[in-house]
Amino acid sequence: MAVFTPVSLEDVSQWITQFPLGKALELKGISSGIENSNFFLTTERDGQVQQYVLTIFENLSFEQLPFYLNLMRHLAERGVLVPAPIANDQGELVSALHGKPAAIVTKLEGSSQMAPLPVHCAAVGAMLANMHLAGRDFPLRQPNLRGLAWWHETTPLVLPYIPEDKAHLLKAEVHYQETFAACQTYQQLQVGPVHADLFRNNVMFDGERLTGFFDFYFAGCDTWLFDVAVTVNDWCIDLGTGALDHARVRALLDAYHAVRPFTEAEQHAWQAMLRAGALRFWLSRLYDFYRPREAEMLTPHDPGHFERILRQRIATPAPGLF
Ligand SMILES: Nc1ncnc2c1ncn2[C@@H]1O[C@H](COP(=O)(O)OP(=O)(O)OP(=O)(O)O)[C@@H](O)[C@H]1O
Ligand SMILES: N[C@@H](CCO)C(=O)O
Repeated sequence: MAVFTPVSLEDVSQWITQFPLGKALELKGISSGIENSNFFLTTERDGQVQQYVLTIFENLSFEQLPFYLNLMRHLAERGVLVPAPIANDQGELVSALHGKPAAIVTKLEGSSQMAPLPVHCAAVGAMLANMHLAGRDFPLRQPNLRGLAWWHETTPLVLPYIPEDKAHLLKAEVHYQETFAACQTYQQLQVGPVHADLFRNNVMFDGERLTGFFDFYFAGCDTWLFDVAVTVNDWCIDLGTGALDHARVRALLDAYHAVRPFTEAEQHAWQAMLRAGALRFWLSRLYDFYRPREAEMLTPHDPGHFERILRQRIATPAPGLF
């Protein structure tokens, strides 16, 4: 159950008067999710019933949230299918509820596609490219807070907990990625706002129609290729082994390339970036597993899954970008 901050319909009825949404009819806690308290909120205005998602942020601060919420608004205004945040009568997208930052966003139709076919991967690839292009003129800057600097400072915190062979792989890979990030090819990669966590459970589908990307709370400015790598490492693999399914990889990459053509530098950086995408989640899962923060992690994700993916990416070259 992922409602850490209980909220009643009565609380919300009062709070919602600052938004142009009419009155609150129903509030239902959402059980999935491990970071925040989420609710489906039904409202009625001028006889129109609408559904929204109310999120109370358990870890992010009032200062951090404008980047994510303004990015979602920016993308939504440019036709990218993402939840649109609703501003209150002061024009603010974040507002305190029970002393914590909270926001209301539009509800996406559909449900997660947890067994994707090439057709779903193609839709994700095309929308991801559209999202990168639409983010080019987003004025706010925030680095990917789970990027290289975080890997560097987090690695020593997990090393004492893991056996020698894993520790060796982790240290070697962080070193490899630091060298890679300093190389000329890396410096030529296109950078902009990226989702950085576009897993199967953060995309909605209605049949084969993609209805939206959500959960932007790991977004930041990083290379577009990192976003592609993170996405391929989840959407295009056999979950048991971590091996890439070439039909799904091809579908995702070709659809992306058709909207925003990959560059030569990206082609050269691709194999290393797939490793970076695997390292990022291996490390965050190790960190959450061995150093759980209170009331945050219900069931920690399995770090071994991304260790397998990393070993796969090192051992077996992936299909090229184009
Ligand atoms: N805008 C939205 N439209 C429709 N459903 C949503 C929306 N936002 C969240 N949800 C639903 O709420 C669930 C939990 O949301 P989310 O994944 O963002 O949780 P979280 O705790 O913030 O993050 P995490 O994925 O890291 O556990 C989603 O699986 C989805 O079913
Ligand atoms: N997608 C992350 C969870 C945080 O959103 C993971 O699978 O480790």
